[in-house]
Amino acid sequence: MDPTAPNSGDPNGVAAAAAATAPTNTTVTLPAFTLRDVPRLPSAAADDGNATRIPNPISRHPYFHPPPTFYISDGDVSLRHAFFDLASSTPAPLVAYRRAGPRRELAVDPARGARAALVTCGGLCPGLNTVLRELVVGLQELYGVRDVFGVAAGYRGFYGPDDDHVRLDPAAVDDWHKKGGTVLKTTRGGFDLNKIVDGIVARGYTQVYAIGGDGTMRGAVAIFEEFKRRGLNISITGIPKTVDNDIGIIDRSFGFQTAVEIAQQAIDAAHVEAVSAVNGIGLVKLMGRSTGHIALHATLSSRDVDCCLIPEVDFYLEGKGGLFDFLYERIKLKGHAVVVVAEGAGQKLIPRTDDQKREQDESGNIVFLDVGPWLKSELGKWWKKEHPSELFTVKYIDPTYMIRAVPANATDNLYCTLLAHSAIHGIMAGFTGFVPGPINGNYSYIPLEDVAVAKNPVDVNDHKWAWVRSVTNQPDFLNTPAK
Ligand SMILES: Nc1ncnc2c1ncn2[C@@H]1O[C@H](COP(=O)(O)OP(=O)(O)OP(=O)(O)O)[C@@H](O)[C@H]1O
Ligand SMILES: O=P(O)(O)OC[C@H]1O[C@](O)(CO)[C@@H](O)[C@@H]1O
Ligand SMILES: [Mg+2]
Repeated sequence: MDPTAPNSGDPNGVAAAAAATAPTNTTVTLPAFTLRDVPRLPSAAADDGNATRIPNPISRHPYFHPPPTFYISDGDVSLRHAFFDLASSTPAPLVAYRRAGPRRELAVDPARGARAALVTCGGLCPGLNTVLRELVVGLQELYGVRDVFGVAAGYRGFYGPDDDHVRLDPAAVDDWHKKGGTVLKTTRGGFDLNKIVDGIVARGYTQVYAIGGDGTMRGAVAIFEEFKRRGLNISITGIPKTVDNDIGIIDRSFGFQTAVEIAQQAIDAAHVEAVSAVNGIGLVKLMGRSTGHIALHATLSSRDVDCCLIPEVDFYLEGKGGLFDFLYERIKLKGHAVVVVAEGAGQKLIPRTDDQKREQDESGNIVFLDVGPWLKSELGKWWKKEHPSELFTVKYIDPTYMIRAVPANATDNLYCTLLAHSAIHGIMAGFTGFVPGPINGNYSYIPLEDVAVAKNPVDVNDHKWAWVRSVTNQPDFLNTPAK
């Protein structure tokens, strides 16, 4: 199914024309939508009448009696886009996803043979341990799955020694939500598809919960495809994690808000340092390999920032309209300035050797040069050259790992819990190859293959970036840089 195929719900733009001219309170029919459904486990998809159907054990809970609205019906969907231009004669195709949540009937028997494997991959992110905790507790206490295992050190743990597979229960994970990092440990690289799937089969896992970023999602797609190729009745879900908030389709990723909150402390410190110096600049580097969401949100929350540099916007240093002239003018105006730079910003400007151009981490991600010290040094050299008789100080703060190594804040903790439970409910419903995540606040099931390729760059044409520009009054860097 092609989610981007034009739909035929309103080919003549009738609804659009009606909306454009209609008085208020007129009913307008939206175009038809496409349901991007998620795959089913073979045992759940059998159409010979033998598909597994088990009453949800939550209905037998001794204390909690689910009201009728508790269960999600087969027809429940959520729309990807929450707002529409009714005046448009070419309305964008609408896409819907299945709503996440518990089903009245399960397609997996949690009490017989269910064996879950949890794994964390990629970089750290606040809330990883909360997701793990809630998966364990939800699997055992909501559904009665007895065999739950943590797989150590990322995907490579699947083909690691027995010690890499640790049995988990609610008592073992009780306080994990209070810890930063991942108790299971994480790694990059080591993605050997056959060895991983062989390891999953050899240990009898029937459900895999892979928590990670875009790379982890691409790995999960490959594992899902291999399960299908081998005809295995094993389900897999990818739980999206990225402190950079660079995963598309979902509203935001867990841990992001916590990271923005911690980043405030660095910006506050940079501001104090800058204000307390003569002609002081506070420079803060924040995470954000290919997207500037952390820098952008930290800038908007702080209001002390004079310039926010993100990977999505090219900038230049010297000449009219450049960064350094702007900072000089700002210092003349206020006596100080604060700059926030995302780690992926300005990479094209930093000179690098051929070896550096080729450098990759174990997962194949390009290794970036450190924009913070480079910017500090270039700024210092420029000031000395252009304004040798004026005092000047740059204080550089790099809180990189501090903002992602902390435990999740309350909002992210709640989010992690809902994500983990959504993942379990989906697996129990017989879904596989899916990602749970909030879309316009509604938890939904999205095909893994869609999430694996969906990026989430900062939209520099939207209101949020315009707001940054109006808060900082920084240059747009559209002039031709001086040679
Ligand atoms: N295209 C791919 N196919 C299969 N596996 C992949 C692919 N890309 C990455 N992986 C594997 O997924 C795991 C995690 O990837 P990566 O280190 O890029 O982190 P990530 O999940 O993107 O998280 P982060 O947001 O921290 O970068 C690694 O084991 C890596 O080998
Ligand atoms: O040093 P590590 O663990 O490879 O992670 C660094 C990367 O991980 C991220 O936090 C998430 O992708 C990036 O912002 C950063 O470039
Ligand atoms: Mg990644």
